[in-house]
Amino acid sequence: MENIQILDLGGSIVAPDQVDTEFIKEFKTFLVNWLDEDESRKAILIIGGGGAARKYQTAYRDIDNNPTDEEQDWIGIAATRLNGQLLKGVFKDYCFDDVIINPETEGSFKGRVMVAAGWKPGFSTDYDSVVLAKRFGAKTVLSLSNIAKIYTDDPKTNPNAEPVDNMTWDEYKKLCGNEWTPGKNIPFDPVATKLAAELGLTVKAAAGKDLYNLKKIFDGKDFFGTTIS
Ligand SMILES: Nc1ncnc2c1ncn2[C@@H]1O[C@H](COP(=O)(O)OP(=O)(O)OP(=O)(O)O)[C@@H](O)[C@H]1O
Ligand SMILES: O=c1ccn([C@@H]2O[C@H](COP(=O)(O)O)[C@@H](O)[C@H]2O)c(=O)[nH]1
Repeated sequence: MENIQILDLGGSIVAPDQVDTEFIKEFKTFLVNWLDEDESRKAILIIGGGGAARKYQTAYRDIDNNPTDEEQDWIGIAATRLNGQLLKGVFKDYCFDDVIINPETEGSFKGRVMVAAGWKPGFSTDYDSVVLAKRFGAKTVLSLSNIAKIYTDDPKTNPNAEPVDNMTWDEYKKLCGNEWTPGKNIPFDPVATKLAAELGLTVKAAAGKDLYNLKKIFDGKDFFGTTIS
């Protein structure tokens, strides 16, 4: 099997409000170094919508008296595609496919990096990551966001939430529920969770900006974060 890392990159780390150019530069250096160490290595970057998705979805809800989930999702998808186009440009020497919109069919992986963005309404880019993992035979998805671990509840709203190092899919399902809501802030979305559990994938969730820790994950070492399996 090819040596492919599936990186589910939260928009919250790449473009939380403004584009985080310093982080993207550091991340590029990190990933290029890893790729250059071994010609068999490849990476798939699936990028979320970040601040733009949330802002534009909120604006739509403020303007429209009868906002639909589907329209909100399409607005979020547009933000992911803008972020995806940026990353494709950043990795242009390694990425020769267009930004992947349909994770089931698009892209022949001509280069060493593939960049994917939002596909269609009903889920987040977490789901697109799981579809790409299935398609390319990867067993693990790295879910990188603005939070270092998954907690027993949202730590931003519940001060008593406790971090968890390891959990089963059944345990995680109790946390995330079944319902999809556009723009939902959650470590891994419920639709992606269902498919990942069915496929028996492992998700390693960690802070996206901690590249020292990310290297440990790439090297299969102990890391700071949460494993769902
Ligand atoms: N049980 C939980 N454990 C950890 N974080 C949680 C939990 N429940 C909700 N959250 C929230 O999920 C957020 C991370 O998900 P979010 O969707 O914002 O990030 P992302 O995937 O990096 O970005 P984006 O969705 O913009 O691409 C955290 O900042 C936290 O507030
Ligand atoms: O395949 C997809 C991907 C995304 N969306 C919508 O976009 C936003 C932003 O994506 P994140 O992965 O959460 O950053 C998401 O909340 C959905 O509303 C989608 O509908 N389909």
